[in-house]
Amino acid sequence: MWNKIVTWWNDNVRDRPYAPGRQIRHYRIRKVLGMGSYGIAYLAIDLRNDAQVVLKQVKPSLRHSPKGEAMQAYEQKVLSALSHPQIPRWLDSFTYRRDSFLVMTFIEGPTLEEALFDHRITIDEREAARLMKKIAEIVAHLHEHHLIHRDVRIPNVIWHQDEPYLIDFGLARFIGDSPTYAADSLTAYHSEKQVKREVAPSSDLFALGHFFLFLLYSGYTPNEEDPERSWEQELSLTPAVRSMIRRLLQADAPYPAVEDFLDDLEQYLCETSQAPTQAGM
Ligand SMILES: Nc1ncnc2c1ncn2[C@@H]1O[C@H](COP(=O)(O)OP(=O)(O)OP(=O)(O)O)[C@@H](O)[C@H]1O
Repeated sequence: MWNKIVTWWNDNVRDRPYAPGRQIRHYRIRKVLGMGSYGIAYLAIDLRNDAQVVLKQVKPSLRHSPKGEAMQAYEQKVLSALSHPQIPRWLDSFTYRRDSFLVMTFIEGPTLEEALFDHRITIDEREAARLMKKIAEIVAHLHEHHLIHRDVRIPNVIWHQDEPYLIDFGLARFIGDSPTYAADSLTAYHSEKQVKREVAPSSDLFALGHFFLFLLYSGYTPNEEDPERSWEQELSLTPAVRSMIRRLLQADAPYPAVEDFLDDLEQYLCETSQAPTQAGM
């Protein structure tokens, strides 16, 4: 019972977001974008230049806990180490009335999850490979900086003017750094999650395999009467794409690095270059 009361109190009172219109320093809140694992994300306007920015506030219930400011500080370390046009830029960090805030650039557009499930776009195999190449190039940039994202998923990619933008670096970690909190040690995860959470290129490659499948399933219509089958049975894929996904998912010899996956994508795109298609996003 006590736990239920604490959860209710945190959700309804302590972690209630700031209301739209509220000014925090020189930022005016426009709306809540979402509640993440450690924080509350807002779309805000920087009143000095009218730019749209994202403000991330540590949830008050997590103040001074290992999942609060420490995670935010790590996200700042990650974002400020990166400079890439398809990754949010760290702009500012400050404390306002005991609340810690991180400010980053706002990227406009639907996430790939919204594009696929709400806007119901369908993507054919070649288009999926073209998108995967753009996304894998961003991941390759991270790996060059010894950074593993660990959360490459369709809700964390925003699509804007035919380019993907990778967001949500809350779980990203530099190779060799220790966990920011104890529950994030690998042994805390069940086996598939361990593959995804390992601080090694293999975890992002594994996530890219699932990502590829999500794109390919956009064109799949299930037959209600058929029993569920494996992705290899349900999707009609060329041998080249099937082989890439099997390697990403570690069913066959795993790719040593993202560059090796990019080489295969490039070769596939070259060989199928006769019939370019558009995703219509
Ligand atoms: N730089 C950004 N530009 C545009 N939207 C963003 C940006 N950063 C986050 N968002 C949006 O804000 C929402 C909340 O993001 P946030 O990163 O706080 O947490 P989350 O993805 O919901 O969860 P978690 O941190 O637990 O993975 C998401 O819907 C995301 O799409």
